[in-house]
Amino acid sequence: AYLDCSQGRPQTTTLLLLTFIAACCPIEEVCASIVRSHRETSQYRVEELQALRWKLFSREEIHAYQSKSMDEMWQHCALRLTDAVQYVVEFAKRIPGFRQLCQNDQIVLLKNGSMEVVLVRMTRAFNTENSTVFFDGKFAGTELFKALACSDLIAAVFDFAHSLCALRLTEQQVALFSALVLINSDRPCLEERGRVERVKKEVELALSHTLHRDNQEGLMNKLYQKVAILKSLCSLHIEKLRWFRQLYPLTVHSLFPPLYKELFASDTDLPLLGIHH
Ligand SMILES: O=S(=O)(c1ccc(F)cc1)C1(c2ccc(OCc3ccccc3)cc2)CCCC1
Repeated sequence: AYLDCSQGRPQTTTLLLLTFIAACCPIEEVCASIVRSHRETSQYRVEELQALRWKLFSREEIHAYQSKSMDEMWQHCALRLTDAVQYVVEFAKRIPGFRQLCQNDQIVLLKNGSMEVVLVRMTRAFNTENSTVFFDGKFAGTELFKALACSDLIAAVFDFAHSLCALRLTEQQVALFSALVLINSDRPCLEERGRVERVKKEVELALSHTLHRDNQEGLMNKLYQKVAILKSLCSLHIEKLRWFRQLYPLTVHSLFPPLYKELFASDTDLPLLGIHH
């Protein structure tokens, strides 16, 4: 009788259907598995980063980084970024529903979202009191990155870190926000947008469920505003990379990590992402 809509009682049917769907994969389950995946793939634990937050580079060490050639420092950061991206790939593969997406879409989501998740995760390694970020084992200020000759990108990365830290997200909120950033059904060239949309809805529900439980529903739209800033940051990164590549084509071609090149520097396929079934 419940399923019979002829009596015009859609609200009961909808409620029943929603309950049925929830019963398949209770939202707490989705939350728990994303938070667990985040913890297992976060490269550094928050406790470790907290313990190191006042371990700063000496003037001599900063000078050594500043004296590196531009291509050497770019290569160094590209290496660090590629390390971080590999953990994000592992995180993605453990998000419920991600592995069930077609391979093309998994690659599209990682190509467009991995840098964004790296930047979200970076805020865990950021000390807002002295504007330093965890880099090569200690905490560094913007001046350390001078040799990159892209102070606008660095400043934008630091500003973003400050603005996301200001939201004082819990680890669970960082985990769920990272999953939401990754599972973005608006990415270009998705083949099965509808399926990505369904996975995204699950993640959105998990995040809003957690924010409701934390009594912080207001955070949701603030987080969506951060998504817009992430998008512009990543475009700036790609723009700077194109500029750098014109100056040092050989460095990018033969000295940058292959995964970095495939994710950020070309439209080739991504066999290295290791998401083959
Ligand atoms: O520690 S980092 O090397 C770092 C670099 C610049 C910065 F301002 C703050 C941190 C790292 C990172 C690497 C490359 C990034 O953008 C792309 C980029 C920027 C500049 C040069 C090359 C690539 C952003 C972040 C943070 C997370 C993983 C590594």
